[in-house]
Amino acid sequence: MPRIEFVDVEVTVPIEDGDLEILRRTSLVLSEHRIGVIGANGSGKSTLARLINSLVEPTRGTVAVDGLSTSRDAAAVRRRVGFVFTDPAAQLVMPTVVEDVQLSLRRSHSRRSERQRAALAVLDRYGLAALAHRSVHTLSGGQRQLLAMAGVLATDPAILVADEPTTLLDLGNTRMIGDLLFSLPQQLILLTHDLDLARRCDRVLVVADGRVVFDGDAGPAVESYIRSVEGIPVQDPA
Ligand SMILES: Nc1ncnc2c1ncn2[C@@H]1O[C@H](COP(=O)(O)OP(=O)(O)OP(=O)(O)O)[C@@H](O)[C@H]1O
Repeated sequence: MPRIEFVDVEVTVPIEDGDLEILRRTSLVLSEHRIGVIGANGSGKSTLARLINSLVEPTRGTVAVDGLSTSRDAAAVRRRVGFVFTDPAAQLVMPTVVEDVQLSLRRSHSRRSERQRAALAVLDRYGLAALAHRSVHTLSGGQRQLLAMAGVLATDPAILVADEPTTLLDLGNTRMIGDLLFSLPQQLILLTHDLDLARRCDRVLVVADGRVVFDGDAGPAVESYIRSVEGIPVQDPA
């Protein structure tokens, strides 16, 4: 598995009356296959995830992916790390389904005809072949999320970071996307409010108020999050 390393990472953002610390000093090594990240809205999960492919830069400290610095080697890091957003509209930019996957393949396939063939093969792999020439605007929410994920996976990243990929989906589509995520060979960093999905991870980080307050096996991590929501003090795993 890849190795993601945070060393003394802090993120602050300027606000009207000074700086706001949105990620407090964090050191972590992430090398398990499936890592869940759970926590309340605004706790800092997305900030943590966006540091992995340098969508957010650390204010202090360093983040490295297989030894590549997300600050100095951002382009190489982005080739290793695929990112799926909550709202697929953020990444579906082409008019039709097949064109959208072709856009992802522009680096790996320079010839147009090869690119189209490869894009159709990707759509076939994810059960989207029948929709190849449809406008992306006519797809259902589940189909759109599946297409966004297919576009990212088409580039064969070593790591997939998925930021609440099922939040906008109904139960059936949540299961479909969840099953896909957990069938992938890639390392998965899964931010989710779906505690059933979190329970399937090998390791879960619980984030609260800009820090990782629990880091361990999925069952105890989910329990600690539920207890914190219910107002019972979070217990340290150690
Ligand atoms: N560029 C920014 N400027 C000011 N505040 C920011 C900025 N980016 C994030 N924040 C704040 O930092 C906090 C953490 O945000 P983040 O998006 O990481 O939370 P999250 O846990 O992913 O939340 P959600 O579950 O709602 O997506 C929030 O209070 C957010 O408003």
